[in-house]
Amino acid sequence: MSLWQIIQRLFPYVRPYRGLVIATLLLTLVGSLAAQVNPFVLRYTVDTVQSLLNRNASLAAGMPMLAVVSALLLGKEIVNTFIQFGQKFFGEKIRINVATALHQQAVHQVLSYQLGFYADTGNQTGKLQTRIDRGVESLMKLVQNFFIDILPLFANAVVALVIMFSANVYVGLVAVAVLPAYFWLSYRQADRLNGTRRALRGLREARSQGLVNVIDSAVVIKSFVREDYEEQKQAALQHNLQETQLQTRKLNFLYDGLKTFVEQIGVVLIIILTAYLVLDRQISIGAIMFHILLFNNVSAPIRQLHRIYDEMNDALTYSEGFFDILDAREAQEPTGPLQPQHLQGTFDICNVDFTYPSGTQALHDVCLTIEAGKTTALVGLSGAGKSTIINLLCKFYQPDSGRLLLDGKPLADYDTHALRQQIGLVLQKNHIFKGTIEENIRYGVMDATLEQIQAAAKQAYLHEQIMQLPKGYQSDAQQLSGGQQQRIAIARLFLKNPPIIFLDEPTASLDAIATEQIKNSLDAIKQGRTVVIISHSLAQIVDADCIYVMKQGRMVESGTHEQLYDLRGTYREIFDASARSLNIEKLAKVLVDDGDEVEDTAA
Ligand SMILES: Nc1ncnc2c1ncn2[C@@H]1O[C@H](COP(=O)(O)OP(=O)(O)OP(=O)(O)O)[C@@H](O)[C@H]1O
Repeated sequence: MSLWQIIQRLFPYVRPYRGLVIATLLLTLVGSLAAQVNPFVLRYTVDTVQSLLNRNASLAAGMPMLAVVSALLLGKEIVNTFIQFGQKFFGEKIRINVATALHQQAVHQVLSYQLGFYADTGNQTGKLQTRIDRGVESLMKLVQNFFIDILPLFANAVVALVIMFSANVYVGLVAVAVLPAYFWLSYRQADRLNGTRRALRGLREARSQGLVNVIDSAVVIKSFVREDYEEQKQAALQHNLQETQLQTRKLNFLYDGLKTFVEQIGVVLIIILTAYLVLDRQISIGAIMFHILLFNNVSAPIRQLHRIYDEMNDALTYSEGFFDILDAREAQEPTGPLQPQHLQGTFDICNVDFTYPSGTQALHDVCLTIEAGKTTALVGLSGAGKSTIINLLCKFYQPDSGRLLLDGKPLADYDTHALRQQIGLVLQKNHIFKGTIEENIRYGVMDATLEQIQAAAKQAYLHEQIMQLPKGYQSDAQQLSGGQQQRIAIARLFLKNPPIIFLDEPTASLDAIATEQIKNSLDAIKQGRTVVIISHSLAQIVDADCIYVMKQGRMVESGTHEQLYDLRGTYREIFDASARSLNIEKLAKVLVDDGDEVEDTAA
């Protein structure tokens, strides 16, 4: 991405603040004129003092001159204070507002993308966040540099040069003659340091990330007694950082020294030339200081040039990744025109093939029908493709080929958001947002009353436990146990109350009592709704109206529990293995013995 392209991309974000931009430009102009006051005042002072001395005037004769000079310098400083404040404040205001707009635009875009976008290697959580943060940060450095550094400094330099030339062409030429060497040194400095700031930042991040990992993994580290190993890893990171830091400092000191040397040569040349011109009676003695101060204004921005150049390079590097996020139009979630009002909830899936963006083909020629108002169970070993079917039904992904119909109409034709309003999804591991229990349940219906939230929590058998917490519904939801968090997700489902429900291992992290309670609760909510349930627990699936059995991405059997059991195929294999893993025989014997004992006692 070129600088011009970046400016074009930033333009729409800066446009709303054009008033501020104009004000900043005006202040910059006034500021660059004010910056030249000192040379004029100094020349006037030296020349006046000189003429007073020549005339042998008394000290009192110099007083009016001192009053004028003091008033001028004081007045200039007062004006300068306001100008600098305005320039910095307006510049920052533009920067902060543009940064907010860019960030918000990135969030908006990212939220509108399909799940496949997040799975892309370049977009995984941490990387995406870094790309957005770095992109905005480097673009803002560019805006900040422009309004706070580049513009004022270069305006000063140009005005100072113009004044030098108009005062004396030869002195102006000497000032300009030194500049190429100065520019060249700055360019070399920036070139040799190119990317080191970036490398330094990367190393600093790696170091802090390493520390975060150590803290997060403290239990594992200690249990495996790997403290020394972790310490060495940190030491290696620290060593790399140290080396790069020292190298950077060394280069900076070297080039800064060389630039100061060249600058001083410029000053010396100007002193020699102006002294000669004074002796030749071409200019006044005050012009020596006048030109030296002006030359200082010319060289000041070049001193900053390597930093500006480096930051500009950063913007060129990072803005590309950032604008790629804003431009990933192909990742936008597809939607259709159909606004579902009263969904029956019959899904017809015909000859569906599906491949994840990573290249894994998860479904091969899958066909199944999910009947409205009934419970359909999906069974299969891990990785068989059960969750993938739910992903397709929620329109999180689109199939490669085949037909997906809902109530006889292509799923693709439905408005994606409106469709999802009608679907309740409970996963094996549900996300709990940072916030209170009340806020987390309210996610189901944002304007629900506390009474409705409590009713949902009661249905999810969570209310009693919440009430025992010191802060009740205001407790931090992320502090809850896995099983309690699962029930928050189920409470959200009760609150949302959708006609279609997808349950992907809904009781996986619950204890036996909670599993039974939730099963009863889910049995109640299932009535009259279309339910698809995935579960490795037999209890959850045996009473499903229809069970589909999947194996390695293919649908291999379907029917009721009894039909599939008698078929002696994959379902039977899974069923028998589950029964063995539960040690059903022994459990059954215990239950029978227990039953006998009860009967004996009763007898
Ligand atoms: N987001 C993803 N990106 C790439 N491949 C995926 C993704 N999710 C699942 N897969 C792959 O697709 C295949 C089917 O996975 P799926 O999650 O549908 O299986 P499952 O039957 O639900 O398994 P489990 O019972 O373990 O949840 C697996 O090979 C899996 O590795």
